[in-house]
Amino acid sequence: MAGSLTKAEEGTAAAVDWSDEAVIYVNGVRRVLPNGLAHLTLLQYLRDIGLRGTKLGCGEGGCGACTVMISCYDRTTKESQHFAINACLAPLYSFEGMHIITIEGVGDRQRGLHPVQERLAEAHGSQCGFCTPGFVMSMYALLRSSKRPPTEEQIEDSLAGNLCRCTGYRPIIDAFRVFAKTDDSFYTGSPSENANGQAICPSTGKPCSCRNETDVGADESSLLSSVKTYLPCSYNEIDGNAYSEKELIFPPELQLRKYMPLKLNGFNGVRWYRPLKLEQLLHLKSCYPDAKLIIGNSEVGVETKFKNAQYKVMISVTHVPELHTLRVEEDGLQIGSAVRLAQLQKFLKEVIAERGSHETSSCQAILGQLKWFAGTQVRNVASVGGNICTASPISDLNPLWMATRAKFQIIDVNNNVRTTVAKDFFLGYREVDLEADEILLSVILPWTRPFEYVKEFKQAHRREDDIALVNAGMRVHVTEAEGNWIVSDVSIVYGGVAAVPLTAAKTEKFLVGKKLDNGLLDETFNLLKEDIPLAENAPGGMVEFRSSLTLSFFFKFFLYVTHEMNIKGLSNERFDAANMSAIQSYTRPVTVGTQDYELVGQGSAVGQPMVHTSAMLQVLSVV
Ligand SMILES: NC(=O)C1=CN([C@@H]2O[C@H](COP(=O)(O)OP(=O)(O)OC[C@H]3O[C@@H](n4cnc5c(N)ncnc54)[C@H](O)[C@@H]3O)[C@@H](O)[C@H]2O)C=CC1
Ligand SMILES: O=c1[nH]c(=O)c2[nH]c(=O)[nH]c2[nH]1
Repeated sequence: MAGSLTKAEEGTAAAVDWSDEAVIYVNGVRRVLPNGLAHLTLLQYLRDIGLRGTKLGCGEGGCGACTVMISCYDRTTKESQHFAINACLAPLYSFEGMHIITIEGVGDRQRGLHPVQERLAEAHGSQCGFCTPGFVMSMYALLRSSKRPPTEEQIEDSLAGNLCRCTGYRPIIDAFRVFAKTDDSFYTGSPSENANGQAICPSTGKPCSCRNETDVGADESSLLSSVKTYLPCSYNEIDGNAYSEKELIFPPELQLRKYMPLKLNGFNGVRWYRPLKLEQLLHLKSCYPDAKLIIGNSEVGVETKFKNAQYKVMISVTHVPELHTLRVEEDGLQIGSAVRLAQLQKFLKEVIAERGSHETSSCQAILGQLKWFAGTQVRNVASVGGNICTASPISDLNPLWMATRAKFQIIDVNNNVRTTVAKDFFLGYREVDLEADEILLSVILPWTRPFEYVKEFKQAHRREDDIALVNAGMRVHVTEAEGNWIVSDVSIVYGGVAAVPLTAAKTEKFLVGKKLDNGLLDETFNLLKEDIPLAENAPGGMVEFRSSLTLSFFFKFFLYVTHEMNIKGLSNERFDAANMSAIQSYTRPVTVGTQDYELVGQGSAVGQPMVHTSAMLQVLSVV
């Protein structure tokens, strides 16, 4: 039972020498974390030590006001890695051995503004200033983690987890667009000019005066003049280990620091463990069957903060190598349960680039779905296993694991491994096929076969950083029989429509053995309505709309598959051209917005695009 074991008992089988020495660096300053803080989030700690630039907004990882940058050292590649996270959900001890950079570490009154801060202020990208440090930190983390200048699309993606409720996104995105290296002039101090000698704005590409010193009040211009001493641009300096003169470096002590298994305490008897080996983890799980495994804490943090959940024993599995497998195997991919979603995205991109496209249809669907999964800060911490084991009815990935014939490997405290198909894993509302003495070890994602097609679907109130109203994963395999290409195997799984992801079993059965043609559609829609019933009072409401989504997702899938088959000459099904836009993946063009100012040369400030007095303070987050 939790709490009843002695140190000796915990250590016996795994012979663990648990340490309680936790060291982090915050903005270049070494800090030894006292024992007893296991109940604290990183945000609470930062604010307690006086770093109040990082804000508490929603408290559930949804708004980005608490964004900070974490740096850790990868001993394999010998490079430091940087990523933005939400400090509001991050358990403090998770970052032992890492460097945390907050808004105060990016720029300050002594060193001046960082170019990211400078741009935001100059481009009128702050109004009340509350979300501002979060935007700065997301952009800063992107630049620090990019070896090449990011694209405009990457910049916008990196901001998807940051909400602004008063300034408006147009000036914020305009401010940061220059980091996409569309125009060097901003950094070289010599603005480009058009044929008439008018200065061209680097963000809008139109004549303007945004670089005129006269736009900036006297106080601000002195602050800005210190900015000009920065080297041209931080991204030029970035290669993972090299930084510009004024950037905080990764602390050499942490490069050399040996990770220790940790055992720390918190308020009210909370215990926090960080095992370094699978055997240590399994032993802890045998001592404490009710212990919560923690990776990103993006679900557990919400449960403890907003749902009064209390977990006495927490086991952080971020440092257990066996749970971090990312391997290409003969039959498919092996993905460790503690792999973070951002890592999975990167890995899938590499696999898709290297393998034949017919093998990676599932990989492409999962990658496509991850684009719309929460925001960057969440994907940087949330894990594959955390999402599976939470078994949220709106999980974006669980319908896809089911549809792609993925298997889950489960290990018990005696080291026995069993494998179950994803389709059988979800038993009820947030209930999965895991005993108290078991944990999820990894996911096995099979390659797709020739003529096997997989597609992902998600509809939410808005595209980015939102939970699904309905989502789905669909897969079909067609094979040739007597000159016809018929469905030999099909999976249609919907999320957001019931307590667990729902398989459209009757529809699947109906489709097997059929040739995919228009004539099937009416009957398929009727069966889908039976398979996926949404009662009038179904949780989540909007039942008519959600019901119609289940049909329209299938229609899109049908169009997609038959179109692919047409290209390969396997089908000659014809469709109304007006419907074909439905098979194009949604790609949002980069945001373009302009604001024209009439420059009135009457010596008056009225009508001029002046930087407001608080802008410099807001981008430093000292207000
Ligand atoms: N707060 C937010 O804005 C968002 C939260 N989420 C949620 O966050 C989760 C993402 O994962 P994390 O943050 O890493 O989860 P987490 O660290 O909060 O853990 C989630 C649950 O999964 C269990 N778990 C994790 N790995 C396990 C394993 N290997 N074996 C058995 N149980 C395991 C944990 O004990 C816990 O019950 C998703 O479930 C999703 O529902 C997703 C998107 C946004
Ligand atoms: O699978 C998920 N996708 C999300 O985009 C999301 N957002 C959230 O809060 N939980 C989840 N779960």
